[in-house]
Amino acid sequence: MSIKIDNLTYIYSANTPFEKKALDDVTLEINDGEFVGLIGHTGSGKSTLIQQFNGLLKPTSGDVYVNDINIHNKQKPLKEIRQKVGLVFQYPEHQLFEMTVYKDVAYGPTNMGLDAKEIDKRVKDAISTVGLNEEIYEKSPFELSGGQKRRVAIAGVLAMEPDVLILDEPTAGLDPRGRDEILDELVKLHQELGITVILVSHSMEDVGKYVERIIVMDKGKVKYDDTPKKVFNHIKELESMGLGVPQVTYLMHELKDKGFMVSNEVTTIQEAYDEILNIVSKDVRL
Ligand SMILES: Nc1ncnc2c1ncn2[C@@H]1O[C@H](COP(=O)(O)OP(=O)(O)OP(=O)(O)O)[C@@H](O)[C@H]1O
Repeated sequence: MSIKIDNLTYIYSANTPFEKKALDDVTLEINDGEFVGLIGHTGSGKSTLIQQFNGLLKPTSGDVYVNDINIHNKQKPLKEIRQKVGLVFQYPEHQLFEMTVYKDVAYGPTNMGLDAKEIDKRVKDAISTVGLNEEIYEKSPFELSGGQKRRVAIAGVLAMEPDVLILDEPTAGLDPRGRDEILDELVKLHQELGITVILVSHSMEDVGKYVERIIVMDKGKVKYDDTPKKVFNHIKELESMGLGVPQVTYLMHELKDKGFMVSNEVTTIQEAYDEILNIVSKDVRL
């Protein structure tokens, strides 16, 4: 499923003294099956943009196409688009409200009018996809750990079988282990189910490790849209936007400045670590 945003501007409280342009003539396309990071300093427009992807907000001007259908032209009900483009808000566990985990995950598919057998299958599949098991079905969401709650909330969106999954800061407030576990689950989801994943974050460190493409937002505009490696080359500009680059990228640049042979083939953070190990092992003798 592809999403296209065409010359989109969004103004909050338009024509009032409080009006605020949150998106300024944004054009971009998310292709089917991509794993994309959406990065930007606080207030850069990320949350506003992702709410355009599934029609939760209507553009002040410009268009949104999902699979080439203009979603505001009423050819397709927005409800259907929202099931296909699943949005996991920041701290989604705040929206858990049923008595049991099973009922919470079943909420979305039940609202879709599916039969009981299909709902049961989807709930069980979704819970297992996020790395939890049947022991959790009858637990109250309120007795779970932070990481478990987050997984249950993601399962609730997955049970609607979206083609695109958008997550707004999915690791916020989790400890490093919880953070890595959630990100690893997302990579699995993307690889095994072929779901398009859009990961919203402040952290280049988190996102750079996992995604194939990074879109950097700044003051309501798309500043960069490229592979992590190419985006990380703009160290100074990213710093001036209040964003850093992964530590390993600084190290690579310093090694290059000091005359070490650094391969131009390095594209991922893992490759950068391997390259540094390679350089160090050649140059340091005990
Ligand atoms: N409901 C609203 N009413 C008025 N202005 C808003 C509203 N929501 C957001 N804004 C403003 O729009 C701009 C973009 O906000 P947005 O929440 O999209 O940014 P963000 O990059 O997601 O920030 P964060 O990382 O803090 O979530 C900001 O200047 C913000 O103050």
